Amino acid sequence: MDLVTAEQMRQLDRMTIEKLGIPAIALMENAGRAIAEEVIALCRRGGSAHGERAGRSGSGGVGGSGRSGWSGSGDGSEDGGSSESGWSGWSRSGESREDGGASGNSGEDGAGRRGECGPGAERIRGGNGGVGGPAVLPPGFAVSGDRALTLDASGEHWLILAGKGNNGGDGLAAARYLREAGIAVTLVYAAAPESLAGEAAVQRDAAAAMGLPAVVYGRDVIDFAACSGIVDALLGTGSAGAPRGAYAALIAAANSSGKRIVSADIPSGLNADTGELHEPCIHAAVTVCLAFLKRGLVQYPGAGAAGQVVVRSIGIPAASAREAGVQASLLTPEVLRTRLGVDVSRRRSPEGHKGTYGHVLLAAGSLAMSGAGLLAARAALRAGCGLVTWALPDKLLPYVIGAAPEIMLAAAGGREDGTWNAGTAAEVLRLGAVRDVTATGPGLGRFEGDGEWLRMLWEGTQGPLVLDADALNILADCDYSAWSCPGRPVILTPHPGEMARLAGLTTAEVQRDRIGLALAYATQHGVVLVLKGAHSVIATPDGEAYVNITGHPGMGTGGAGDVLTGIISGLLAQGLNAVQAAVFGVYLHGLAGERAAGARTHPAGLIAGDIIEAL
Ligand SMILES: NC(=O)C1=CN([C@@H]2O[C@H](COP(=O)(O)OP(=O)(O)OC[C@H]3O[C@@H](n4cnc5c(N)ncnc54)[C@H](O)[C@@H]3O)[C@@H](O)[C@H]2O)[C@@H](O)CC1
Ligand SMILES: Nc1ncnc2c1ncn2[C@@H]1O[C@H](COP(=O)(O)OP(=O)(O)O)[C@@H](O)[C@H]1O
Ligand SMILES: [K+]
Repeated sequence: MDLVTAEQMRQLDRMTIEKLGIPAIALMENAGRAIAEEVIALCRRGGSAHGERAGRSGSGGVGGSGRSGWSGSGDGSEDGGSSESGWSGWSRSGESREDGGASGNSGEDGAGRRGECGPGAERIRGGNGGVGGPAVLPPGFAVSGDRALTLDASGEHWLILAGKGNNGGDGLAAARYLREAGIAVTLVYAAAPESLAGEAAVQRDAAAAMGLPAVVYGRDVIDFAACSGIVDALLGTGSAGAPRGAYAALIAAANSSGKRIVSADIPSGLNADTGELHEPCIHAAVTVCLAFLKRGLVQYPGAGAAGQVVVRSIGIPAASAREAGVQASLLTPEVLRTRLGVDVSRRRSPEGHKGTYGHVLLAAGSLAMSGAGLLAARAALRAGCGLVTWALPDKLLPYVIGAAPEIMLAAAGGREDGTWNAGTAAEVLRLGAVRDVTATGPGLGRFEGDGEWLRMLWEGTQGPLVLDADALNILADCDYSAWSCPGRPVILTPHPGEMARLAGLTTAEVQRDRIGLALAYATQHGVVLVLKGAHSVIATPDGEAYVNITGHPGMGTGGAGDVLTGIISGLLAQGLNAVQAAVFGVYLHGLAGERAAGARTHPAGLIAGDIIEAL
């Protein structure tokens, strides 16, 4: 599923309108209808103001997955609705869902019971079927009802907060469909209705012609207490800076009303590109994202403010994204399979042997941080590689012998106190020369001459090189753009603190636009970059980015990153290329974290070793 910026979205709109000749008002109608369908689906589910969000945060419930609140669109992407194991939270929105499908041909009535009239037919009450009984229709005759747009006994009253741009137009269109579904609506204009232009003005006039009640901010009293829910159609991708004036006041009032909020496209106040929240910003129960997923909806804190995100198609062809130069994707099993060519089943050859699956050399660990090396080495084996050799300071050897009998140990020299020294580089290079992958960093520590040590590895390693933890801190202190590169891939796996040191920024600056920064760094330095943290971003040297949504807040525990280093190295050893290994490694690491968190009485008890055992 493609991830777009606001500018790319504008370009995609233009391409559809100009090249395909689809009028803008048609796209807006589709948007309005999609929003209305999701409001109705929410009413059917009876979600409370924040109940919809419980699955998203994954912070409270045992085993709650960080992505259980995501739905893919009908035709806005190639990959909704996968039944891949570990992807149970993902469902295709619209067409086939029991709670809001556009065709809605399930034959179920409003209470979820299956009707007797067969697919495509609604039960007709009264008539000649007896008191309260279903009508008897002639054979072969069925009356189709629009399940997606009908709601029994609603008693619902929704406020439609409308800005003066196209986002407001979407909300006004949604209002008409909601009214048709039997839901009472009141339009709340943030600006004088006369100031609306273009398609939004067409929608304003249609709503007025239909007799929908309307109030205007600053002129009329707006009764938030009396409504049962709010459609936020104040600001979309045309928003610039923090919401001002009436927009700010309405956002604040909507948030404090405690009512369910469904946002059109993005929560108003969100930076659609970066995921930054302006003050104030809507906190939605559901965000109905139109056409393409906006980058800001998958990056925190924006991902938290959006609630459940549903991507709905509105008539803009999915294939046009690549034409518009979109280079970021949400990571799904389908993307792994089709875009990256990864065998997600990790099939093993019946005649395979340990030599088939590759050999990792890991240079890691020191006396006080030996566990980091052990975790990474064990994770590499659990990721499926054939052999792991752990190179470590001589003095560490007696303490780790037997800790994991499957791992081979290689004493690489080092200091009397069990730390590394510059002289070990030659031995690490020698060991690495006959292995498939070299990984270093976990528990490495800093030492005199470490910059030169790393330069020797960088320039001398022939196979893929994975750098994490202190190897990244060493790198940050070097001008490595001057180092010669033997043409093999390098994977860097920084957490936001390490990324800040690498990029010469503060951690807050790193978190401000994680996708943008990861892309810029990876392309500028010719590396595969894994920017870790909730919704890790993987960026490639040729300018593609993938955002991972597997994982669990329980993974915020010492050593979880060392496990990731091991997994990526283990996949590289098995022959995956650097991008495949980084992307699939992050994905598997997150899935294992979810599984491990779910297996504990409380996910707070998760420790890094549990992630390895869940691989
Ligand atoms: N063909 C299209 O262009 C389509 C656009 N769509 C919708 O249109 C939206 C984008 O529409 P627009 O480009 O008109 O922009 P918006 O509707 O997001 O906002 C623009 C309006 O808000 C005002 N504004 C911007 N920043 C503000 C701030 N910080 N405080 C107060 N007011 C502010 C501007 O003066 C302008 O009036 C999308 O998010 C989507 O909802 C959909 O209808 C689909 C088709
Ligand atoms: N809230 C979260 N949601 C998903 N994954 C998380 C979350 N917090 C941490 N992680 C993952 O756990 C790992 C932590 O890595 P890191 O900070 O390097 O730990 P360490 O240095 O202790 O090994 C990263 O892969 C990160 O993406
Ligand atoms: K909005």
